[in-house]
Amino acid sequence: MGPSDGDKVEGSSSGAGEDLRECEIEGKMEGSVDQISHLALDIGGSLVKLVYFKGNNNCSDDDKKGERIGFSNGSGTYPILDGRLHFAKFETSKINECIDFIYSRQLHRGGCWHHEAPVSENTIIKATGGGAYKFADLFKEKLGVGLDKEDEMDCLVAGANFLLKAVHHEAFTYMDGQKEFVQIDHNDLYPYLLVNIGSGVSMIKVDGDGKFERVSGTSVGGGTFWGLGRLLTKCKSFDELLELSHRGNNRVIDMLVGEIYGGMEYAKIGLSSTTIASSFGKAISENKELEDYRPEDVARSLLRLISNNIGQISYLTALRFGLKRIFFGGFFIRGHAYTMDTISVAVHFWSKGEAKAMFLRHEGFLGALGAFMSYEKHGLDDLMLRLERFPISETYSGGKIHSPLPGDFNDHESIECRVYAT
Ligand SMILES: Nc1ncnc2c1ncn2[C@@H]1O[C@H](COP(=O)(O)OP(=O)(O)OP(=O)(O)O)[C@@H](O)[C@H]1O
Ligand SMILES: CC(C)(CO)[C@@H](O)C(=O)NCCC(=O)O
Repeated sequence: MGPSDGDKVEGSSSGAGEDLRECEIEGKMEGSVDQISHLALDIGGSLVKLVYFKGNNNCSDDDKKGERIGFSNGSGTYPILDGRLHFAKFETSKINECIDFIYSRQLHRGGCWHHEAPVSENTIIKATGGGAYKFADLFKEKLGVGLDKEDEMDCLVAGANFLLKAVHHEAFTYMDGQKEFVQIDHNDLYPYLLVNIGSGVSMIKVDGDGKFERVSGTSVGGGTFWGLGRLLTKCKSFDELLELSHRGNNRVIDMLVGEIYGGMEYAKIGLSSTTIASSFGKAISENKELEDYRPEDVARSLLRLISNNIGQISYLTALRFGLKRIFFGGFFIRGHAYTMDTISVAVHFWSKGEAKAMFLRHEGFLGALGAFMSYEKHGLDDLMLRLERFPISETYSGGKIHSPLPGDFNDHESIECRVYAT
């Protein structure tokens, strides 16, 4: 049983049709930039996420004299580099494309082609996710850099906390096709439940900066949707599967309460006639083969099943720890209306309106952002990188979020902010 199978929600999947997502945040960076490639990676089971800093006039001689300006933090004056944070992603199965991308832009050496010296032996890239272990040798071999491993959960939490505190209009609710941005009160952010829906799902109770516990998880996640969906529909890409689900009708395959109860609801236990009684349940009672179902409907039922299940487990986990706010991240969501709506309805239904599902616009980059920020923690020589933690749009001169607000997250979004080292 589960929440009511309400009317279809229409909406677009942001970024559908594109494998590589690139977007950027404006910023400033200061300190010694010689040894560190200002690039961080989150190499997951399905996708590799990149966050990298690029100076506005990277590499030019002028850059060294003009672009960097003095900044004093009390213990010395450091140069500042204006620039932007860029975001990109690749499929993990195509890790070589990611390495080529890094090489072609020389991201492992700060974006400079004309450095005469070879990549230093000591050059490292901050990396998190399982791939930081799995692909360490490959990065050494192909780029000559080491991967400095950061804990995946640490990075997810650091990335989420940063986004929630520093990026205006980062979190939003989504219900009945309505997107509403949530005003985050910095003094009242914790505790919350972070649900990261990647290939698998991690549920983390967050109590503060660096204070958290991974309290639950489920293997039924984004990888399940994409993997099962690919087998069942023969889709060639994740975006195609999302597109299909957008056009489908899950009632063709899901068994509803009303279909078991002769059109009636089961009011005594709170089930309407349109509640899904059994996901994919109709497929057993009809004399049909997979080919007899439209791939659109299969994709829709599958998306519904996975999203409902995650919504329900999230609610139960939140209930267990008395948490009212649940933030959902991870690339499974992809700003997809139906996914978010299903998760929201599930949380609303099970909590009887007590708990709230919220989504993050930079959903898939939490880990990579956290890894990027960890340069601060492990400052090499005199460089420590830090992202300012204040509402960017209010502090940076002319600061505005360059995104199609209040629409969906866009592949080429740019958010102004300031990045610097102390
Ligand atoms: N272009 C894409 N290709 C493949 N999967 C995609 C794509 N876009 C979104 N997804 C979805 O996002 C999921 C991966 O999300 P994410 O990158 O957050 O996790 P991950 O880091 O790869 O996984 P994990 O953390 O479990 O190792 C996929 O399983 C799939 O459901
Ligand atoms: C194994 C990780 C943490 C890798 O990102 C993720 O895929 C996950 O949380 N999987 C769910 C595992 C479980 O708790 O059942």
